[in-house]
Amino acid sequence: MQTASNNLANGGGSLMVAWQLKDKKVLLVGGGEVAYGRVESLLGTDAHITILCPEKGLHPTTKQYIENYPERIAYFDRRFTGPAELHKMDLVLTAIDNPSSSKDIVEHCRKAKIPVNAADIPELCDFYFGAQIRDGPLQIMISSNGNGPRVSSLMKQKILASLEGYEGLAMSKIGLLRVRLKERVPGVGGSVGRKRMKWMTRMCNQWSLKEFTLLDDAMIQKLLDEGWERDRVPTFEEVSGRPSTSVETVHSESTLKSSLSGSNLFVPIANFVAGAVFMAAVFLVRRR
Ligand SMILES: C[C@@]1(CC(=O)O)c2cc3[nH]c(cc4nc(cc5[nH]c(cc(n2)[C@H]1CCC(=O)O)[C@@](C)(CC(=O)O)[C@@H]5CCC(=O)O)C(CC(=O)O)=C4CCC(=O)O)c(CCC(=O)O)c3CC(=O)O
Ligand SMILES: NC(=O)C1=CN([C@@H]2O[C@H](COP(=O)(O)OP(=O)(O)OC[C@H]3O[C@@H](n4cnc5c(N)ncnc54)[C@H](O)[C@@H]3O)[C@@H](O)[C@H]2O)C=CC1
Repeated sequence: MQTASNNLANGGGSLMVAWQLKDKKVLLVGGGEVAYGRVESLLGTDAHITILCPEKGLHPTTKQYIENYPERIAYFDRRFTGPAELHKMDLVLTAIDNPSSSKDIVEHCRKAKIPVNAADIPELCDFYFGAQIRDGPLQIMISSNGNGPRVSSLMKQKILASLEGYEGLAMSKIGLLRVRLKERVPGVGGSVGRKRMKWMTRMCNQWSLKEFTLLDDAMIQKLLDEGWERDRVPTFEEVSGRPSTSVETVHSESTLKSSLSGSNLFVPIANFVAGAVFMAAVFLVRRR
């Protein structure tokens, strides 16, 4: 297997980034099967979404999203009418069953210097979508860089099956700790920045993700007072007052509670179960 470092010079890859869409306007042209996946991807961001599509072509789930999130989605029951539709747009996605219209829209975007994805014309895309896994702040995208989208989808199931379901929660707690640390020791870069990064790196190396899931305000306070201030990393036991072996039990209780209350852990767990069922079905079909 080639590693990222030994195939770098070959080029041919794409830039993998987590595109920030807060306060950005995204135009989606089309409302069918593919577009409905795009709407879901966009709802996971903070983008303002505009959809252009004749009502009879709307996927029923997209219709529901339009009804349920009027503050997030502006919907217009019409086809793309021309370059004026691109006014103030930061990003454009086309998912329509008409390659020549799709090509026209891409050309208008090029003129207006707006990045564009055309679901049916990979050669004209500025970027591709990929198969996605989201669990709170944890975002994983699998891309075959245009070679085999179905394989990306299948790889997603494999990766889902390897996740435990609490990684996203752990990441959001780590995010909270970083925010509190920056509040205590503000400033960008320089020696303060270096010291913060070193301490956070040690924290993440020494605590398990499961331990992080149990981090609360009192523990953060203690970590900063007794860890950061003394340039050391206290253990989970020291900060929480309970043995690390209790993490397993406490965690599974909290997972159950979260999924019952419909928190963001429900989706990865449901995905995990769906993935397992799917893989079992694939396995059975292949055995025939
Ligand atoms: C280049 C790209 C542009 C883009 O869409 O950004 C693109 C292009 C095209 N896809 C086509 C077909 C299929 N696409 C899927 C599925 C997905 N396609 C996705 C992405 C991408 N598709 C980008 C590259 C991503 C990568 O390389 O990894 C996924 C990962 C993400 C998403 O779309 O959100 C999503 C799975 C999501 C999930 O399961 O999580 C399936 C399978 C299925 O539906 O199960 C099929 C049928 C089987 C097959 O062809 O493999 C065709 C028509 C080809 C034809 O006419 O023959 C074109 C156009 C062309 O290639 O000409
Ligand atoms: N990138 C990907 O993942 C995939 C891409 N495709 C390609 O994507 C394209 C769309 O596929 P589907 O969504 O399955 O088609 P679909 O037939 O479900 O939806 C097409 C939609 O486009 C709308 N539409 C057509 N012209 C329009 C215009 N000028 N302005 C606004 N809306 C318009 C229709 O009303 C309809 O809602 C196809 O060309 C297909 O080959 C197909 C499968 C996967």
